[in-house]
Amino acid sequence: MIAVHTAQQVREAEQAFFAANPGVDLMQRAADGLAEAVENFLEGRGPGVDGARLLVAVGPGNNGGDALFAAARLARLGCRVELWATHGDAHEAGLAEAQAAGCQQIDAGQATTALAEADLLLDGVLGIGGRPGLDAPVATLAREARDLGIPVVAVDLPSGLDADSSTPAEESFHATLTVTFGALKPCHVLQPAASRCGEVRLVDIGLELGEPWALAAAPGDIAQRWPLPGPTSDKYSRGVVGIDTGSVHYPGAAVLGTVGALHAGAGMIRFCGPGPADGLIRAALPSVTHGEGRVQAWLVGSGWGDEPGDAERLAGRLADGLPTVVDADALRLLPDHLPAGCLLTPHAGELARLLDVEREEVTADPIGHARAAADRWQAVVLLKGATQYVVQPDGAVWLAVPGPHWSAQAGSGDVLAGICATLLAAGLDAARAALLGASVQAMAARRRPGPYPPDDIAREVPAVVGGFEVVR
Ligand SMILES: NC(=O)C1=CN([C@@H]2O[C@H](COP(=O)(O)OP(=O)(O)OC[C@H]3O[C@@H](n4cnc5c(N)ncnc54)[C@H](OP(=O)(O)O)[C@@H]3O)[C@@H](O)[C@H]2O)[C@@H](O)CC1
Ligand SMILES: [K+]
Repeated sequence: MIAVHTAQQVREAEQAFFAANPGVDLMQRAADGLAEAVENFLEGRGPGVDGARLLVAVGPGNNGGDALFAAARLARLGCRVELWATHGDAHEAGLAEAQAAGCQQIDAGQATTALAEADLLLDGVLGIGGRPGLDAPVATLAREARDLGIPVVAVDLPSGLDADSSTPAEESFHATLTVTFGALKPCHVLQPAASRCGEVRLVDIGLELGEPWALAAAPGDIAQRWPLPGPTSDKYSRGVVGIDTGSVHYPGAAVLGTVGALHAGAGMIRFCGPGPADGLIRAALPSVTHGEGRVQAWLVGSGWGDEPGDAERLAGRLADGLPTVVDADALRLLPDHLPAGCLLTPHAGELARLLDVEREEVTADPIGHARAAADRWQAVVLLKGATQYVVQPDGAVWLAVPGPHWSAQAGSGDVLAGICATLLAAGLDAARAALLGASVQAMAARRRPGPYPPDDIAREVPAVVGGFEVVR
C-alpha cells in the first residue's frame, strides 16, 4: 500500500527533519532526484540528455528552487536550458547556480518561442505552497504546451493544483511525469486531479512521516491479499453468497451482480430475488442455485427500484445478522443499526441522499462525507467513482487501484457489489472486501481497454485472479 500524506504533514516532517539534521539541505536531495528523473525521461522517450532543449518555468518559492538546482545539473550533463522566472523573483542561490552552469534566462515572450523548440518543459512554478490556479501568462504557457504536445515534467505537483484536493482548478499544467518528494500527496492519487499528474515518481529525501492520510492500493497489494482456495477448500468454505437483488422493472441489475459474484470466485450462490431476474439467471448462469438456504453473506439493494415492501425486504435480510453488501436502492432504507461487518456501496449521489446533503458537497469533500456515513452506521463505506474510497468507521481511508475512464458506465456498480459480496462470504472483513473488489474490477477493466460492457469486464476478473496465484 502506498502512503499518501497531506501538504501540511509533509511540511511538519520537513521541520522535524531540519530540527534533527541541522545544515542538511533537502532541496539538494530533491534536485538530485528530479534531475535524475528528467535524465531518465529524456533517455527513455526523448533525444537523450546531451543536446536536449529544456524550457524551465520557475516560480518564486522553493518549488522553483528545486527546478533551478536540477536545471544546473542537467545543463552540466549537456542540456540546453532556458529559464523563465514566471513571477520575477526566483530562488537566489538556485538561480545563481543555474546561470553558472550555463542556463539562459529568458522573458515571457521568449518563453513562447523556446517552448515550440523544447524537448521538455520543466514546471517548477508552484508546489505545495501554491494556491490553486495560474496567473494568465503561466496559464497561457501551460495551454501552449498542451496544444504543441510538449511533454511536461512537473516538480512536486503540476502547478495550479491544490496538493490536497481531488478537484483541479481550471488552469493548471498537465504533466506527463510528476516527480514528487517525501510522499505522495492527495492530488497525485485522487481523480480528476490525478489525471493532470501523469506518471508519478516519488523521490525519497529522508523525511520521516507519521500516520498517512490515506493508503492507496497497487495491483501487487491486491494479489497478496486475495483469498485463494487451498487443498481442503469446498464450496462452503469458499463462501456461499445470498443475493436478493432485482425487481420487475430492473432484473438486469440482479444478473450483473450475480455475474460479478460468480466470476470473483464464490463457492456457491443462492439467488433469492424475484421472478424476471430469477428466470434470466437460470438461463444464463447454470451454476447458480435458487431459493433460500444457509449463506455467509448477503447482497441486497441493486435494482430494487422503489417498490412497496422494500423496507421489509431489507429488514428481513438484515435480520440474519450476516455481513451484507447494501447497495443502490436499499441505501435509502437503512435502519439506524446494521449487523456487524456490513458494507455500504454508494456513489456520490447516493451518499448525498443518505446524508441529506447536496451531491456537490460530497464531490467537494468525498472523504469527509464517507467518514460521516461510516461513523453513523458503523459500517464500511465504499464510495464509488473515478476514485474509489474505502472508509472505515474509525476514519481510516484506503484507495482502490484506479480503473480506466471507460469504467464509468451503468451496471459497473451492480457487478462490483456482487464481487464484494463474494469476498464477504469468503470471510474477508468489509474493508478488505471493498478494497479488493473495487481494485480487481479496475484491474479487469484495464485488461480490456475500450467500451466493454460491465458483464464483459466481470468475465475478465477470473483471469486477473488466476494471475494472483502465479504471483504468490
Ligand atoms: N516541504 C518539503 O519537505 C520540501 C519542499 N521542497 C520544495 O518546496 C516546495 C514548497 O515550497 P514553498 O513553500 O516555497 O512553496 P511554493 O510551492 O514554491 O510556492 C510558494 C510561492 O508561490 C507564491 N504563490 C502561491 N500561489 C501562487 C499562485 N497561484 N500564483 C502566483 N504565486 C503564488 C507564494 O507567494 P505568496 O503570494 O503566497 O506570498 C510563494 O512565494 C515543494 O513543493 C517542493 O517543491 C523541496 O525543496 C524539499 C523538501
Ligand atoms: K510544479
